[in-house]
Amino acid sequence: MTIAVLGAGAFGTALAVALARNGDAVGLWARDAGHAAAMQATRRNDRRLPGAELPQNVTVSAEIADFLAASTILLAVPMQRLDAFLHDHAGALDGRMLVACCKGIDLASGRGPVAIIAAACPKATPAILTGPSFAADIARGLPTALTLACADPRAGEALQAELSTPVLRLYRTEDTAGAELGGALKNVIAIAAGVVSGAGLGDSARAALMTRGFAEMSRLAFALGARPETLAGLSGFGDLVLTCTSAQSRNFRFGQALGAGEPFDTTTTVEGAATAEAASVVAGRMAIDIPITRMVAALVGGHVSVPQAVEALLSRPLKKE
Ligand SMILES: NC(=O)C1=CN([C@@H]2O[C@H](COP(=O)(O)OP(=O)(O)OC[C@H]3O[C@@H](n4cnc5c(N)ncnc54)[C@H](O)[C@@H]3O)[C@@H](O)[C@H]2O)C=CC1
Ligand SMILES: O=C(CO)COP(=O)(O)O
Repeated sequence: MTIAVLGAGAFGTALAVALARNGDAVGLWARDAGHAAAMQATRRNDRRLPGAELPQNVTVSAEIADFLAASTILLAVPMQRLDAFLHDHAGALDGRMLVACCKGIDLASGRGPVAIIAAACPKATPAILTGPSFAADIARGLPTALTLACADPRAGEALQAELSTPVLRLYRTEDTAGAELGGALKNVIAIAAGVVSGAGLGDSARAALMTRGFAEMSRLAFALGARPETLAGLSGFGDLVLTCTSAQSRNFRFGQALGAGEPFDTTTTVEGAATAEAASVVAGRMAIDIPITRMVAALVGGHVSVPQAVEALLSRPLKKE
């Protein structure tokens, strides 16, 4: 086995399917033994990615030890679970090529996935795979382009070659901060875009929100060392556009429910919710103004109502663009 995907959610499963179609022997780890057994038997992941067939060269298991021979390991667990997951399995994972496939900022530490990996597994080579891509699209084999960020240029080139397929195009950068911050912060703006949609504020308001959202994403990311071209690329602007304009996005749909005052399934992964709060804390420490993100955090925390949030954003002092 050359590639192991740890985490059998929608994204991990879709990546396993895409890489297996490319001819690689792929291992897919699920934390729940029953779920792993069901996937191995049905050759589908009905729980997280219904409709996608697992190619025969995908091996599913709940035993992490089954995947230790893999040369590349993709980490597709939710952001707020990544730190604990790595600490639980550091013995098996340290020293390996570890590619984060999650988007967000860890609430407890204020760190992104690459720094979380570096702290938990200091001998590993960390990288991140991020960008505009719905799991269902990847699993269907639709054309997709992503950013692969790795500070080590040779490792980055090797990963780009290994993880690209004819329909999954990876663009490479050494700017891990830019790639992970773009992916993390766009989910927060997508929640806000969903609120605009759910509250019936119109497409013009959404365009304004996305543009000002991109401005504050950039402000925070640059202060944390990101490069402008990364923010303007697939992992930043590209994913912002996708997530703010598609009802396939869970962050967008969560925002729509908030905006419309409707309930939302609490078991759904909505990375932007915790990241809004984490980003607000990080930005607050650095005295960086990210008003939309702070308002999303306040809305998610139940500290303001939608009309109050809209009023607060619209009554900010007029300033230069
Ligand atoms: N679904 C999508 O279209 C895309 C998702 N992503 C990112 O992928 C990451 C994972 O999201 P999805 O796969 O969509 O989530 P999901 O909700 O489909 O699945 C989450 C998976 O994580 C597992 N999990 C939960 N807690 C865990 C723990 N403590 N240890 C190990 N595994 C645990 C669950 O069992 C489940 O299989 C997120 O950061 C998301 O932003 C990125 C691009 C596309
Ligand atoms: O990150 C994604 C698309 O690039 C998936 O978005 P959601 O997590 O909002 O569904």
